[in-house]
Amino acid sequence: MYVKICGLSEPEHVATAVEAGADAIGFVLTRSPRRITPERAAELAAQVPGHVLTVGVFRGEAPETVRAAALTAGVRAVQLHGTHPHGDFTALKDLGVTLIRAVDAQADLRCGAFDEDLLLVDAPHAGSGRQWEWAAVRGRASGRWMLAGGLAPGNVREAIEAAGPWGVDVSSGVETSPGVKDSRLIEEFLRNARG
Ligand SMILES: O=C(O)c1ccccc1NCC(=O)[C@H](O)[C@H](O)COP(=O)(O)O
Repeated sequence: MYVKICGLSEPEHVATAVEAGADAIGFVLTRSPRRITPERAAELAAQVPGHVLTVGVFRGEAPETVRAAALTAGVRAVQLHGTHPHGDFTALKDLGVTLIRAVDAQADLRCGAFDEDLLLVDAPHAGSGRQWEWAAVRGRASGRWMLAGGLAPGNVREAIEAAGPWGVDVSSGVETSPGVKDSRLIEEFLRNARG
């Protein structure tokens, strides 16, 4: 089970996620209580070993804005939330990073439909911590797709069984308040996600 921990902003929590076996970690570079600057993301990304994917998270920005922030941050993936057209993914192909399309359950759920490398199927409000009907995407989403939206250490197994994803992604569920991560919860989430 591929596991991404999102919305990290402190070196301590980046270290915990890496040591506990996260496959990917996300830095929010768009409007959010978890937003950090691309420069701060670059400092954090520098402590991440090469086998862990560093992801810059965006919502609605133009491709040129995404490109500039991703290059400053030095992330190896960009995650685009919202209704980005296919052309935005095409425009970012030459950046040479992993492209992640993040959508809700109403969208086209075939990974690769917009030439992306990974698909994230999330709640309608990203980063809200709200659960949704995970089982509704079972058999509809295909390829390398991650489930997100209201996941936490206590429900991640149930969510995996309900939706059958290739991977999972979490933010609020490993926090004590919006934007404040908790190392113990990060470790517990990774343990439970892997069963
Ligand atoms: O986390 C945010 O605040 C955020 C804001 C704007 C766009 C995306 C955002 N997060 C993206 C993520 O990958 C979250 O991990 C995902 O939406 C799940 O969030 P949660 O339900 O809080 O676990």
